[in-house]
Amino acid sequence: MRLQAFAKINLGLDVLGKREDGYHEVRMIMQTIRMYDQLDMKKSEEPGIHLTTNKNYIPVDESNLVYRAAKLMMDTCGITEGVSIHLHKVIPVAAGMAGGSSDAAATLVGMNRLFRCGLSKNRLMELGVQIGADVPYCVLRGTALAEGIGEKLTVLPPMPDCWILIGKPGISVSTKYVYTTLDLNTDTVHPDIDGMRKALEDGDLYGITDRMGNVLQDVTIPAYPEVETIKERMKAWGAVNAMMSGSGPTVFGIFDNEEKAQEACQKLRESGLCQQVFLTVPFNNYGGRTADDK
Ligand SMILES: C[C@@](CO)(OP(=O)(O)O)[C@H](O)COP(=O)(O)OP(=O)(O)OC[C@H]1O[C@@H](n2ccc(N)nc2=O)[C@H](O)[C@@H]1O
Ligand SMILES: Nc1ncnc2c1ncn2[C@@H]1O[C@H](COP(=O)(O)OP(=O)(O)O)[C@@H](O)[C@H]1O
Repeated sequence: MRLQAFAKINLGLDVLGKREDGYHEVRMIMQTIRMYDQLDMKKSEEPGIHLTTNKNYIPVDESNLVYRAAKLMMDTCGITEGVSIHLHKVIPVAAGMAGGSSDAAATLVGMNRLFRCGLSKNRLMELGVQIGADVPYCVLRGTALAEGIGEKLTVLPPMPDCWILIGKPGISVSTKYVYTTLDLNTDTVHPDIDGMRKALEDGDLYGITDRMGNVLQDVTIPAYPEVETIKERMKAWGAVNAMMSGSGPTVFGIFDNEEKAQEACQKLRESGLCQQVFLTVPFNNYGGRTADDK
């Protein structure tokens, strides 16, 4: 069984406050993009979880979110047979693109199908939050408002057609570090999440791009000024707007014209500012349903 685990960007990311358990209350507009890791999954003769990947720096033990998701499904559904999973990574790692969370979400969906567990999508999303705050959204996919710690989801109308330039500088950022360093104060500029939601409902691309904002930039950009440089370059090369995704350091630029996006992609590659550069488009759900829905 082959599964695609798509990356996400945060079109808007607001943090409202800190909870007693250390997690933060967020309001985010999430968007899946057509960039994905691939998982090949099959039952194995030997019991247990057998994980391999194409990248030697990705762990294959219980610290891999794929392993944890497979184990959670085995425990929840009483699966006693073994499973072999090969993870082909494409999504940049520790990049703010939910690569690991999406791999975990795909594993939940895949295990459910392979072992005929019969769990609903909502149940998989409930299980997913035990692995990470973004996992339920990665099961849902498409355009969504994420609240709570990211697990309370509202499906939104699909993002209007556009091109998305992705640039990941050669640094990795820990999500935990960014949240724990965040200092919410009177200078914090909170993005207009409700206005962005309205713009999505109106199918108004510029209404969306005008409202792009991410409070986590306040931590990541001072630590890694190259993030700001990449944003400025993308805008100078024709992006309608550009911003950091999640906790960073990946920057995405939104383009309303394919030719301009291709040219900017070329220039970004030549600039040497980024280790990884991709040009992609939104992956949209329609009425909250995707090809994977039961
Ligand atoms: C910032 C975001 C934006 O979409 O994405 P990434 O940059 O990771 O892609 C998410 O909120 C990341 O979600 P996720 O990466 O699933 O978080 P988890 O693994 O559950 O948590 C990692 C750490 O981040 C902090 N954390 C996470 C989510 C949240 N709402 N509040 C937090 O304070 C906690 O310190 C936690 O220990
Ligand atoms: N399947 C996975 N893919 C990538 N990283 C993983 C995976 N499972 C666990 N990790 C670990 O999680 C950390 C963050 O991974 P990732 O999900 O790529 O971050 P982000 O959510 O910021 O994009 C990495 O340092 C990596 O070692």
